[in-house]
Parts: sequence; structure tokens; C-alpha cells
Amino acid sequence: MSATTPGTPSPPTVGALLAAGGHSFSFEFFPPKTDDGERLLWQAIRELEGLRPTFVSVTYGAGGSTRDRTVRITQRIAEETTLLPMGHLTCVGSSVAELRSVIGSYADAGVRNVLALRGDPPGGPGSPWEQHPEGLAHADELVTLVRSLGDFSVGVAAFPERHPESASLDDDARVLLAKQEAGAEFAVTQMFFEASHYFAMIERARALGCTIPVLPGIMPLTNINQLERFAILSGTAFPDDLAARFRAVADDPDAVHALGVEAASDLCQELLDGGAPGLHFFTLNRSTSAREIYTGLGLGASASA
Ligand SMILES: NC(=O)C1=CN([C@@H]2O[C@H](COP(=O)(O)OP(=O)(O)OC[C@H]3O[C@@H](n4cnc5c(N)ncnc54)[C@H](O)[C@@H]3O)[C@@H](O)[C@H]2O)C=CC1
Ligand SMILES: Nc1nc(=O)c2c([nH]1)NC[C@@H]1CN(c3ccc(C(=O)N[C@@H](CCC(=O)O)C(=O)O)cc3)CN21
Repeated sequence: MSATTPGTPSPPTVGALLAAGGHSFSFEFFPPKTDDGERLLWQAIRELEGLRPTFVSVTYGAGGSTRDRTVRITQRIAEETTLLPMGHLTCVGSSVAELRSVIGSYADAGVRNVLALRGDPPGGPGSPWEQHPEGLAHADELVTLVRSLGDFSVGVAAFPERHPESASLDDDARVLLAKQEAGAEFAVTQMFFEASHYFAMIERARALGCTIPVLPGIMPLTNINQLERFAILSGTAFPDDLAARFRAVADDPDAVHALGVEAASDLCQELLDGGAPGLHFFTLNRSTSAREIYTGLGLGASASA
């Protein structure tokens, strides 16, 4: 049954849950391309459901290529699970009319939480950004659009180590403030591997008047091939000392996995101890690492409030 069914109370929004305080824990998935991938996704969702995360999110692929799948998966999460879904949305390759239509689909699907992003350039991270001729240039404009179209709780991206196209870390702080002023209620960060980057970013943002909660995005490294891939996605190098520790056990997949869980757990603990409002895990549609970290940190289901 849809969350919008008359008589059924709407669940609280992500923004409201974060504003209520307590730690938030969330998991991010991507829309799979194959039937096998789809089975793995639902298996991971079911396995993580028992941890009672605050919310789960589904990414929006390059050029809107996953538009229908992202909406369909978030709708099914809303209708068939106990989880609160957030759908991602990007400006890439879409006119404003098309963006309005996707936002309408989210509303029809009972999805009220949206992560509003500009998104990666059509050629992938690192290539030049191309605005759609009838589209939007920056995420703050998308925040304004989503907020204007309904009762949505809107989140945005934040960058502890500088967005690859930004001139400076201070520019990123100003952009985050612009997103808040456009109506964003919370932010999720790009992946990073040293807590100091997160805390320094929070200080820069707070100094400008940014008050929204910023959830750290956690990417556990679970195989050695991800070292390079994550550097490309995040636009920053993986720290040398940590990379060396991974390379030393590169021939032993179990040891790489164990080290990945250990490194991510240490990072999570440092973030929570330092006052982060929660943790957002990029799961890559697998539940194992996230569950191991979650359990290792001693975060039972009771911590999800
Ligand atoms: N597809 C998905 O589901 C996801 C995509 N992403 C990402 O989306 C990222 C880009 O999106 P956002 O961070 O939302 O983009 P953004 O629009 O906030 O920033 C993109 C660039 O434009 C600049 N900028 C932003 N607003 C501006 C303004 N008003 N005036 C002048 N310059 C401005 C920023 O400094 C930055 O260099 C990608 O790099 C990637 O990390 C992140 C998470 C999930
Ligand atoms: N630059 C950038 N773009 C993003 O879309 C993005 C970020 N950063 N950082 C935060 C999260 C993490 N996201 C990710 C991270 C990894 C994969 C990934 O490994 N994808 C596989 C394809 C998987 C498949 O389709 O089967 C890949 O090989 O790229 C996808 C989205 C989405 N988000």
C-alpha cells in the first residue's frame, strides 16, 4: 500500500528525523542493470532492513539513464518494506520539464525525500560539465525546483576534500550554504577516508552560517580494484599509508575485506566521537561490510532513532 493512501499517516521525512536529534544511520544502493543484479539488491535490502536504518537511498544514474529504475525501486521500498526511501535526482541531460516530471513521479510513488544533485558530467567524473540547454546548471537550482513542487524533504551533496570542479574548499562551503538557503534540510558527503577532512569542512561551513546536519558518506573498501575507482569517483587520492596497507595484503581477498571493514569502522568511530550526526553507507548493493561495521560499532537496532 502506498504511503500516500488516504487514511494512512505519512511517515516522517528524513529532514524531520535528523532535526529530532539522535544518530541517523542510512544505506545507499544503486539501480542494477540485470536481473541477477536486481536479486542481489533486494537480498541486500532485506538483510539491512533488520538493522532498522533511519532511511535508505537509491542513486540516479548517468544522464538520467536509471530514471525509471530509480523511481520504481524507491516506490517498491516505500510500498513493500518498513524502510523510508530517499530518491536521488540529478540535473544531467534533463530539461526542467523532464525534471518536473520525475519529481512528480516521486510524489506519485509516495517518495517524499529527494537528494538533489547536479550530478557527474555526462563523460564521467573529471570530464567537462555540460548543462542541458533547457536544464539547470547547479544543484541549488534543483533544490529550489524540488521544494517548489511539493512537500519534499531535500538533501544535497557536500565535499570534504573539494569538489573536483571547485576552485577552493571555501567555495564548496559557500555552495553548501547556497543549497541550505535554497531549502536543503540536510547534506550527505562525498566519500573520504580521513575524519579530519570532514571536521574541517564542517567548521568552514558553520563559520559561514551553515546549520544543516551533514551526514558523512562512508565507502568501505572491500577489494583492491576499488582503490583506483574510488579515487576517480571522489576526485581525490586514497591516502598513501592506507593504500600501502591494502597493497600489502592484495593477494588475500579475505584480508583485504577485513582491513576494509577495520579501516571504515575506525573512521566511523572517530566521526561519531567527534559529533557527526550519523553515518551514510555506500553499500554497492551488498550488505556484508555495512553489517559488519554496524555490528562492530555496537550499533544495535535501538541506535537507529
Ligand atoms: N548520481 C548520484 O546519485 C550521485 C551523484 N553524486 C555527485 O554529484 C556531484 C555533483 O553534484 P553536486 O555536488 O550536487 O553539484 P553542485 O552543483 O553543488 O556543484 C557542482 C560544481 O558547481 C559549483 N557550483 C555549485 N553551485 C554553484 C553556484 N550557484 N554558482 C557557481 N558555482 C556553483 C560547485 O562549486 C562545484 O564545483 C558529482 O561530482 C558526484 O559526486 C553524488 C552522490 C550521488
Ligand atoms: N562522482 C561521484 N558520482 C556518484 O554518483 C557518487 C559519488 N561520486 N560518491 C557518492 C556516491 C557513490 N556512488 C557510487 C559508487 C560506486 C559505484 C559503482 O561502483 N558502480 C559500478 C557499477 C555497478 C553496476 O552497474 O553494476 C561501477 O563499476 O562503476 C556506483 C555509485 C554514487 N555516488
